[in-house]
Order: sequence, then C-alpha cells, then structure tokens
Amino acid sequence: MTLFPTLASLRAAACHPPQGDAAAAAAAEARQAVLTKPPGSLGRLEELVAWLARWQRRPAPRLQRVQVLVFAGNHGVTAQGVSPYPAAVTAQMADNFAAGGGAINALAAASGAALRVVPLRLDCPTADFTTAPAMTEAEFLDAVQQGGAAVPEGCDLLCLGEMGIGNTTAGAALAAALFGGTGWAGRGTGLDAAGVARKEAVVRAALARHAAALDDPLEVARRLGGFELAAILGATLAARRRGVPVLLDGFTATAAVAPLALLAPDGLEHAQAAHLSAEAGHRRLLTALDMTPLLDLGLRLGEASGAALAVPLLRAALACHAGMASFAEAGVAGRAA
Ligand SMILES: O=C(O)c1ccc[n+]([C@@H]2O[C@H](COP(=O)([O-])O)[C@@H](O)[C@H]2O)c1
Ligand SMILES: Cc1cc2nc[nH]c2cc1C
Repeated sequence: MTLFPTLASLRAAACHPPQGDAAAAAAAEARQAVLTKPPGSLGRLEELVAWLARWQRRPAPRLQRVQVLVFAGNHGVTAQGVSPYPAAVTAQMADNFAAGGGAINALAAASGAALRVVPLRLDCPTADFTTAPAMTEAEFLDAVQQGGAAVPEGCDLLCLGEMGIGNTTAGAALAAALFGGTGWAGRGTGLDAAGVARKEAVVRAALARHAAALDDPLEVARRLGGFELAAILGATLAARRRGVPVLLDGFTATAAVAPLALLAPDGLEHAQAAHLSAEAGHRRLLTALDMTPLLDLGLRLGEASGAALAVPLLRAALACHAGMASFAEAGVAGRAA
C-alpha cells in the first residue's frame, strides 16, 4: 500500500500526527508510584516507561520485537570533496552489513534487535544540491514510501539509522536551512579543518541556490536531503501511525526527521534521541528540537549504532517496572507523611 502517494498527503500526515495513549501512560506512571523506591528515584527510566506506554498505547509496554533499520543512499554532493571517503564505500559497507561484519551487526545482536539494511538506489546518487534539488518530487516520495514500508507490523520499538558517504553534509544543510545560522558542518567521517571549511562553504552555496524554497520543511528535505534521510522521515511517520516508538541515531538521522518537528509541534514526541553524536552540530540540533539524548559516548559512526546501544537501557527500565515489588507486596513502609 502506498502510504503517502502525493506530497499533499505526506504533508497532511506530517501536520496532523496521531496522538499517543495518555491513559496508558498514566497507568504506567501510577504503577511506578507503588514500587519499592522513593517516587521518581529511577529518574529518566521512569519517564521512558511512560513514554513507551504512551506510544505503544499499552499500560504495560514490551520490547519483544525491536527492529533496527539502516537506510543507505548516495549523494551527488560528494563531487564537492566533502568526505574523506569515496562514495563507493556506501555500497561496500551495505555489503559488509549483509555479511554481518559491521558494528551495527554486533550491536543489534547484543541488544536483542533484528537488523535490516535497506539500500536505496546506491548506483544512482542524488543530484549535487549545490546546483539542483537533491531529489525530484517522485524520487523523494518513493524514498519516503520505502522508509514507511520498512516498518514491520507488530514491532515494539524501531531504531533508525543510515549509511551514506557525504550525508553529514546533507544533514548540515538541512539543519542550517531549518534552524538558521552557520557552523553546522562538522568533521563527519574525519575531515580536517580545511575540509570542514570547504563543507561549510558547500552548505552556504546550497542554501543560496535554494533560498526561495526554504520556508517549507518538506521542500528542504527534498532539495537538501537524500534518499536515506527521506526514508528515515517516512519510517518515523509510519511508526507514529502504527504505535511504534522510535530511537533516533546520530546527527544525520536527527536532521532527517527535523522537518517533522517544524510541521507539527509534537511531530517527534514518539521519538527519543538515543545518543549525542560527536558530530559538531548534533548538540545544537537536539537543543533546537528540545530533545535530551539518552547516551553520550563520543560515537560518530552512524549506521544506527547509538540507537541500538540505547535498547538495553529501555529493557532495564521495563524490567524494573514489570519486576519490582510494590510497598504492599514487600511489606516495606511508605513515606511517613
Ligand atoms: O550521524 C552521525 O552522527 C554521524 C557522524 C559522523 C559520521 N557518520 C557516518 O559517516 C557517513 C557520513 O560521513 P561523511 O563524512 O561522509 O559525510 C555516513 O555513513 C554516516 O553514517 C554519521
Ligand atoms: C568505514 C565506514 C563505516 C561507516 N558506517 C557508517 N558510516 C560509515 C562510513 C565509513 C567510511
């Protein structure tokens, strides 16, 4: 089924996201209150259980089926020398993932999550967005659709990440267009200072080329994004519809979904930033989106690595919620007053 056949239907879905289940969240919170601990003492773990309950629409949330999706795409803007690695590495890494040899293969297995890698036209990069829109409308919608279609039925949690040489330049261009200012370009896979300055100039040139169209977040995603970024946007929208909470990976994945927060103020409420990437602009991007990352481990890999790493944290939060005794069950005295 085509989820968003036209740009208008995609816009309507993004502007009116379905709500979570407030009663399920309240029931999860009420249980926290009777468990043998001072109220709120499990801090963010308690909030995470209520968040899972709200977006799974279940008072007792579960994490039986966790799916990691890694979308891969290529970028015409690599012609501008914005990455130290050749574009061919995108397909080579997709093959490496298929053979089980990537970090994400190890991390997904360690987190008890299924992994699927979705290559998107790797032999056909986006257009160089310093000279033309990265994607046509049809290409953009197709990538969004592929992302949405990759969200499995009956999934309890989705971890979203990407692989695409050059895509931190796309992420920086998106962030600059959506939130303004300069300095969004970072080292990516390992640029030196001169490379970062070149990347910043490329972002500036892209914004100048598309200046007339940058007040529409979806146009920003089409003109400055990429296939894998559009797919992450589509998967995030589809997850909202299907009651699946989302863990976002690093800078590029966060930039990919940022248009959803501008199209609806609560558009990313079903998503958590799994970690703070070492990529320069990520902290600023998360601040702009009012998101607090779960982990800060100095990662700058992408490929959903940070998202997979946050899954055990959610499992631990649920284990406390489901497994702890109540004050009454354990015969522990509650607060004196
Ligand atoms: O998302 C991040 O935080 C992130 C930070 C640095 C690098 N990456 C990964 O590195 C690739 C993009 O880097 P680059 O230098 O080619 O733009 C792409 O495959 C991403 O998965 C990702
Ligand atoms: C080797 C390599 C692995 C990656 N994984 C995600 N992005 C990547 C970029 C490179 C270059």
